[in-house]
Amino acid sequence: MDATIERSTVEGRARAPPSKSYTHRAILAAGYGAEAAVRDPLVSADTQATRRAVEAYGGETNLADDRSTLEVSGFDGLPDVPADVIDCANSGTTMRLTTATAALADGLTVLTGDGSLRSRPQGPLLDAIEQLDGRAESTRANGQAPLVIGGPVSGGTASIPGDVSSQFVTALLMAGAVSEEGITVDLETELKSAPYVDITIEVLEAFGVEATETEGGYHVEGGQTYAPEGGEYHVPGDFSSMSYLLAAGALAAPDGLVVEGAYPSAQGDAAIVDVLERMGADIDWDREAGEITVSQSDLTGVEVSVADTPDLLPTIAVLGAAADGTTSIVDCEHVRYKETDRVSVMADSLTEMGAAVVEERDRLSIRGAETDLRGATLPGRDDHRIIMSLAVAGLVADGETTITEAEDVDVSFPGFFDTLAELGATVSK
Ligand SMILES: O=C(O)C1=C[C@@H](OP(=O)(O)O)[C@@H](O)[C@H](O)C1
Ligand SMILES: C=C(OP(=O)(O)O)C(=O)O
Repeated sequence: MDATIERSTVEGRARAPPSKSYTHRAILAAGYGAEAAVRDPLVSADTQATRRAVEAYGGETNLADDRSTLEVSGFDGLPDVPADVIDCANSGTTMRLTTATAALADGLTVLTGDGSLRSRPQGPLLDAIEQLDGRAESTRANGQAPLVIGGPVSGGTASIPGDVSSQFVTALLMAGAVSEEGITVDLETELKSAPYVDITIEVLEAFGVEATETEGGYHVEGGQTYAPEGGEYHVPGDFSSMSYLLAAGALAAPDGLVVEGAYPSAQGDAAIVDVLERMGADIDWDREAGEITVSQSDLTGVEVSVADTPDLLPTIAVLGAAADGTTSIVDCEHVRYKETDRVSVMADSLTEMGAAVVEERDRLSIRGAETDLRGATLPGRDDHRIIMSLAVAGLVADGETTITEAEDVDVSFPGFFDTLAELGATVSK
């Protein structure tokens, strides 16, 4: 599917979808337990992959007709050996989190995914499982999927680098809670994407499981039981998804735009509000009402670290391309290990639209176009965040912006183009 966006304005109210990160964790936490209802789950390609994995390990899941609740009967701490290969599709979270589940099973599990996922790093997690006396192999011996994992591990201490993916820590903590001895994670380097581990600890707590930060990393006791209070867990709204709507408002909503469902949580990506404020946007977050109001503003370039918030890079790059002066996005090397190398893809795409971009390993500098950005035909590269951020750039570009392979927004924000159109943007697909 191609999506074409014309220069247009937006206005009104929109609700971002439920959080992808919280939904993955809630489905898997319910899987580790006996029985739980996940309320307001994100139903998207990535979270469906986690649902499939829970089923492969012996759980059962049932999505209500109105999609408001996912009922999960879990495998209760003891995953089955899957009857087939687990296809994690495009979802790094699914692959990392359920690789650690595989290490608890008494037998072998094979995990694979699409071409993008099979090119992403898994090596540090495989090493960690080996340190815990499990079997963990990359079939091509290159630290990438397909993976073959064998257990059962009973727990222990594993040491991993912190600058590749925080999902390795999340994976070990979630599995460690139902292991015999518990798991201690020692970090060899400073943790990137740290707020995602805070999200994990928050979800675990809601399921009655305790995991703690230590001086050198994290620790979770074994023998714990996943059971949310009242048997149910509510997923909050997704700030990474909100970032596209807020950016659209700051660039193209002369009469303002309200984003609903924006309640405070552990999500680091709520930092988009602060970034927009620093760039000079007229933005206000009513935390009690869960509403963020933003209007079109003249933006100025700023320096932003995305050490904690890698998924905001495409959004901030687009804002920088439409702002006066230079926006420098720093601490971004780990953003190269996503569905695509997003540092490089955003550099290429925004250059194509007329911005002046300098790409370095750990920094992306964007000088806003002297004149307006120009529309272009850009490959979506099967990367949901690239597609959504470029669609927002299209709102303020001269002429038409066409994004190819745009159906991949299904990974995290299935209704994205409909939402843009409902807000008044001229979108055709
Ligand atoms: O745990 C999670 O839910 C996520 C962690 C982050 O990845 P890394 O920890 O690999 O940076 C983030 O980019 C991803 O979209 C979701
Ligand atoms: C990188 C992402 O997710 P994952 O790691 O789960 O593929 C993302 O959603 O931007």
